[in-house]
Amino acid sequence: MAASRMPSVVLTLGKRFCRSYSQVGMAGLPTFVKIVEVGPRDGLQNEKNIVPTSVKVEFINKLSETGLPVIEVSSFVSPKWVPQMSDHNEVFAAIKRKPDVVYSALTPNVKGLESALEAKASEVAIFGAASESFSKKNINCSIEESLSRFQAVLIRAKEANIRVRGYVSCVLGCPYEGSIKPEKVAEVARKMYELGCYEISLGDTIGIGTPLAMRQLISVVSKEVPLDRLAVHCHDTYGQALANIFAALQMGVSVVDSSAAGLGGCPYAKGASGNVSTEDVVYMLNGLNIKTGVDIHKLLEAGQYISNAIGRKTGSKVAQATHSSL
Ligand SMILES: CC(C)(COP(=O)([O-])OP(=O)([O-])OC[C@H]1O[C@@H](n2cnc3c(N)ncnc32)[C@H](O)[C@@H]1OP(=O)([O-])[O-])[C@@H](O)C(=O)NCCC(=O)NCCSC(=O)C[C@@](C)(O)CC(=O)[O-]
Repeated sequence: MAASRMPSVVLTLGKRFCRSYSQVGMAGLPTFVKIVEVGPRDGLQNEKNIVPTSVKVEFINKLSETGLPVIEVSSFVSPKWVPQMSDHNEVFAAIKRKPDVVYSALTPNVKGLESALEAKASEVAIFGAASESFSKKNINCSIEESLSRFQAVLIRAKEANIRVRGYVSCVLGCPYEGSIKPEKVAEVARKMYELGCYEISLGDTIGIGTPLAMRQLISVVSKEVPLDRLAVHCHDTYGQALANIFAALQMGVSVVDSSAAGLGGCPYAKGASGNVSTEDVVYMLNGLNIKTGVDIHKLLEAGQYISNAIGRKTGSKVAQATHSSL
C-alpha cells in the first residue's frame, strides 16, 4: 500500500503524540535541520546486485518530490573500484530536476570533478578520512596525499563556480585502526575547510559511536570548523545513530545526512550497515518540532519503492511500524 494511502492514524501518531506535549521546540535545539539525502549514492554503492539505472532514476525522482533540499545522486569514482556507481552519467542525464533541489556527487579527484561538471552536478563532495588505513583502502592514498588531490579539486571547482562539500570518514572509529582521536578528526576537518569546502560532514562510517563520544567530537571539531559548517553522517550499525544525531543537535549541529530506507554501507568498511534512515530522522525531528521541509508520506513512498525494487526489507523503523500496523 502506498504510504499516502496508509491510515492517517498510523503516520500521524508520532506527530499527534508530540503535539499534545508541545508546539515549541526543545531549548537549545535548532529550529530547522537541513537533511542531505545520501541514499542513491551511499545507499546503493554497496549493493551486490547492481541496481538498474531506471530504478535509481525513479528513486531519485520520488525523493525530489519529498521536499528534501539535497540529494546525493552518484559518485564519479573509478568504475573498477565501485562498479555500482558507473552509470553516473546516465543517472544524471535522466533524472527530472527540481530547481530548488541540489543534486550532488562524490568526486575524489579532478578527473571525477570534470566528469561531474559535464554531467551538470549542482555541487560535488570530496571524501577523506581521519584514519590513514581507511584512506589507503578507500581512495588508495595517505591523508596527506588526499589533501593535495583535494586542493586541486577545490581550485578547479572554484574556477567552475561549483560548491564543494567535504567528508571526513571514521570520525568515531575505524574498521582497521580502532579508535580515532577527535583531535585528528579536527585537524583533517580544518584542512578541508581551509581548502574551501563550505560544509564538513563527519562520518561515523562504521556506526560505532555513542552520544558521549559524539558530544566530545563536536566539542573538539567545532574549535576548528564553525558549528554551522558541520554536518553529521551516522551509520546505524550499533543502533546508536538517532541518539548520536540528537547529541549533535544539542551541540548546535543543524545538518544531518541520512538515507531513505536506511540503505547503505561503504564497500571499504566491512560490516558497516546502512545509514540512519531518513524516515526515522524526519519522524524524530517532526516530534521535536524542528522543521525540515520534508513530507514524511512522500518520503515513506520513496523508501518503500526502493526497498521493493531491490527486494530488501526497509531499514527504517518508522516504515516498519507503519507497515506492520496496517
Ligand atoms: C580515488 C581512486 C580513483 C584512486 O584510485 P587509483 O587506482 O589510485 O587511481 P589512479 O589515479 O592511479 O587511476 C587508476 C585508474 O582509475 C581511473 N580513475 C581515476 N580517477 C577516476 C575517476 N574519478 N573516475 C573514473 N576513473 C578514474 C584512472 O583513469 C585509471 O584508469 P585505468 O588507466 O586503470 O583504466 C579510487 O580509489 C576510487 O575510485 N575510490 C573510490 C572509493 C569509493 O567510492 N568509496 C566509497 C565512497 S566513500 C564513503 O562511502 C564514505 C562516506 C563518504 O559515505 C562517509 C562515511 O560514511 O564515512
